[in-house]
Amino acid sequence: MSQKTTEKDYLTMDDVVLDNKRVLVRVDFNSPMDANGNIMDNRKIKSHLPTLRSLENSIVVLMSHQGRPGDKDYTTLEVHAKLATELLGREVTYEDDIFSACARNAIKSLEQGDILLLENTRFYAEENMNRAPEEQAKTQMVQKLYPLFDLFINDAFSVSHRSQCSVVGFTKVLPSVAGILMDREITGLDKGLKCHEHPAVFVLGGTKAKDIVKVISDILKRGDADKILTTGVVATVFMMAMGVDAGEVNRKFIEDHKFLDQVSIASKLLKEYPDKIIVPEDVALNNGGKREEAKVGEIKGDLPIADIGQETIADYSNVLKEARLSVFHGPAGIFELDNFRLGTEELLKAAAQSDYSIAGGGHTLAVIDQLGLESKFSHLSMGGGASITYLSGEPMPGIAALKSYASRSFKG
Ligand SMILES: Nc1ncnc2c1ncn2[C@@H]1O[C@H](COP(=O)(O)OP(=O)(O)O)[C@@H](O)[C@H]1O
Ligand SMILES: O=C(OP(=O)(O)O)[C@H](O)COP(=O)(O)O
Repeated sequence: MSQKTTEKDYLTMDDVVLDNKRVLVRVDFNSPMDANGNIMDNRKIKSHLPTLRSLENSIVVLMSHQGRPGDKDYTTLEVHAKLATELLGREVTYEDDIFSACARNAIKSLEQGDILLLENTRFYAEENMNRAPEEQAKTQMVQKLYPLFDLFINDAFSVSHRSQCSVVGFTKVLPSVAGILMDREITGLDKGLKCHEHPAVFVLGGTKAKDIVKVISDILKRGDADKILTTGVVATVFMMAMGVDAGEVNRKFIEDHKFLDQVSIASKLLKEYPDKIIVPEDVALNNGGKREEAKVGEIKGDLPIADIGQETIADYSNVLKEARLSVFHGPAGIFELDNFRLGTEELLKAAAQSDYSIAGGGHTLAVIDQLGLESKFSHLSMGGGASITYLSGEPMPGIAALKSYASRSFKG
């Protein structure tokens, strides 16, 4: 049923017949939840609407995870089905199981135009193991479900850095294509990565210092970046790597978050790429909620770093003004507090001005939304961890599995 229509090395929804087909779609509805089990941000669900709208003449079953086992937001998808119904304007029914006889009967009874959301895929233990597609294809989840479908669509870019059952397993046993969101993510990120526009400036901050240090190393090894502007907790790690006394409270923060081992890695990177990695000259300290500017090297009073300082904001903005390509990932400070959102706001405004601008990460997208800058960016990625992984050049199992299906089908 596959008919390749583009030069892409994976198939898209344009390459297959969808009408009246029984289609299994992996979406990522994983959303922030409040203590009462309400979805706090509908962005994740909204992001799949183009794909769902294109499937109005198909018989559609959706799979998604929510949270991780043991976490507070590890919960049922019942409310997700209700919200999807509201956002889509068509009923999305919910089945409180994944592949039981009951769930399979519900799938079998669906008619053209119906959409059914199965239960949280991570309620099934084997979903939580990262294994090769061949192994995942043998699981009960895949074996019980795949005979009920004609096609598998992976629209969940943001979880495609995981080799989980519902992400890679079905690609071994069903024709498999990328959904509209998945295709947009790959195309949008590739345009940035492969455009070779220079200067290419990366602004990397937020709290995931370990992941970001690895990304910095990978990006610099590949020679893709002219400047890496460090902000947020990532900047604190690089300051410590330069031998700066960041104060006990900030050192403890890095230790508590298990980032101390990143300091020596950051130190090596600074030696290897002294002109490319830029570390703030000044920071804003949180003095009882008030913003207190301090030069790096003169951090006194043992106050927590909560933003980059004003000189750094000005310097980084100037670098960004010259950039042809900008990639922004992770807030520059604790933007949730009014006094410490200046760095994030100003750098986002500057980054949005470059010829091609990419931003990713849940918190980052929330600030962009608050600032009304959404239309100014060339590409906004729904994936936090996934977009970092993609930008670092690490293989993404979910995408590799689609490519593998495509290459098998072209040969066949
Ligand atoms: N210097 C800092 N100290 C502590 N937290 C910070 C600092 N800078 C940024 N943050 C926090 O980083 C969080 C977001 O980081 P992260 O999850 O990595 O971003 P994203 O969701 O965009 O990937 C925000 O809650 C913000 O308050
Ligand atoms: O929200 C997600 O990732 P993100 O917080 O990195 O953007 C995805 O749903 C992946 O979730 P996971 O990191 O629990 O596998």
